[in-house]
Amino acid sequence: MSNTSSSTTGHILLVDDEPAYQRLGASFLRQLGYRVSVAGDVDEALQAFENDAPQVVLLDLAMPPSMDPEAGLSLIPRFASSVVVVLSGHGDREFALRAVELGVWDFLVKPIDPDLLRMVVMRAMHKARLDAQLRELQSSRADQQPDEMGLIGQTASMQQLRAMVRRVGATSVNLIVLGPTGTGKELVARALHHCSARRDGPFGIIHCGALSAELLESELFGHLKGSFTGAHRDQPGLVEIAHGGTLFLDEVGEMPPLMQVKLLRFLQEGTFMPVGGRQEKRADVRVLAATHRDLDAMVRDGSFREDLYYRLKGMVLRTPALSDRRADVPLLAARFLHEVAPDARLSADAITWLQSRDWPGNVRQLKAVVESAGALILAGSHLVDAELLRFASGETTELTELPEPATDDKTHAAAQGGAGSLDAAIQELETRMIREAMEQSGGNQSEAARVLGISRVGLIKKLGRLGLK
Ligand SMILES: Nc1ncnc2c1ncn2[C@@H]1O[C@H](COP(=O)(O)OP(=O)(O)OP(=O)(O)O)[C@@H](O)[C@H]1O
Repeated sequence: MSNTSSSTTGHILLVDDEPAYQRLGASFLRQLGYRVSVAGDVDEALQAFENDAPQVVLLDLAMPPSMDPEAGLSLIPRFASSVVVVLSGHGDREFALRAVELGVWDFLVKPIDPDLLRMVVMRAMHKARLDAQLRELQSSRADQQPDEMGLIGQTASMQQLRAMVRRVGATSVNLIVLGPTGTGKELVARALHHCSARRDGPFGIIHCGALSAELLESELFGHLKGSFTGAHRDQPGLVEIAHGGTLFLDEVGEMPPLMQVKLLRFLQEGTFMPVGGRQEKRADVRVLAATHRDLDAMVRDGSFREDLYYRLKGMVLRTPALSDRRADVPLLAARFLHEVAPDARLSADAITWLQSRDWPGNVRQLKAVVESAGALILAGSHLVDAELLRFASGETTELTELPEPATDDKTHAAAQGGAGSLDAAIQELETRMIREAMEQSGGNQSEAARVLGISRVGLIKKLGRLGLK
């Protein structure tokens, strides 16, 4: 099981099943001043990673019970927010190459030379710190950039989604948004409305899963006075209210079969009959729908009408699970925190912790945790750290350390001091990170650019702009 000792130089997770190696390796690393957690199998490794948010992971790929290196390989993407160094034996070339493809940073071949271990770990820690600074820099900048669509995210999947929203938003096709719960399907529907020629018209929304068939019909198509007990006056439905605009049917997969027929008719003819009415009415509405359910499977098992599915599905947009776009987590978290606590920021260990989670409730869950942590910041403090997040998420029920006020932090000072000082702080952080990367790479610009995650041309431009040539 994981056990730790304290230090300030960084946290290492050592994943290896050999007890002797665990003992020796951990004690050697602790002597160097690192905090060390030890895990002997996949479950322990995942648990320790979640608990301790290590900056560096030393990972032996062969692990019990199967001792199959595939098990170790499968862990690598889960450790994406840390710097991973693989401990391999001779003859593991194929696995080593696959590990590189999955994003590991370096290798050590067993038996491991202690001097080499010391050097590799030192460099890995350095890289982890640079990565953390870069993430902080990105998230602090993102705080300042409002997005007209409200869809936060810079990963390829989000950029594609935004491009699709712009493109299909302008058309009048009906559309289904598919994706797991909390991934922003409603937000996408609003963005589609915002990008359309109907943007000045109304945006109506109805949650199909929350209402009985009768109520849903009355909500959608309206009712006439006296049509049922309690119908004291004529009431227009959402299709009428949304005339000239967009109607969003959330959780359309939950729509009862009877209502599916009526909705299909409206989509085909543009006409509908209010409950208790005798005269058909007409409304011009663009219909968008969303569901987290597998509509294809529902069509196959007969619980969702095929003809309605194809009517709704002029096009399909998919919102990705947050675990498939972990790189966006710092940006999202920074923005959510900014909304509740404009002066606060996330510490590096907070960002690592946030990125190591799976977020089954996706962005909604991330938002709730960050907002709770933001609300828990003590007066006089401006820092949200991993411990506060653990507490806010319910993972721990006690706060052993209260968040420290961020006294010497320039980014934080900038957050308090307005746009001018923010630029100065960003410039200082950029200068520091670039200097460190150049030092680390021995002056090699391509290598430094790679470490910083920017292009070589971009680095050269920055060197010129910051007077670092
Ligand atoms: N890309 C994003 N950028 C900013 N906020 C987001 C993003 N995705 C989701 N959110 C936020 O997460 C919360 C849930 O989003 P939303 O209701 O749109 O998800 P959903 O997929 O429709 O969920 P459900 O399937 O449960 O109806 C909202 O507060 C929304 O603002």
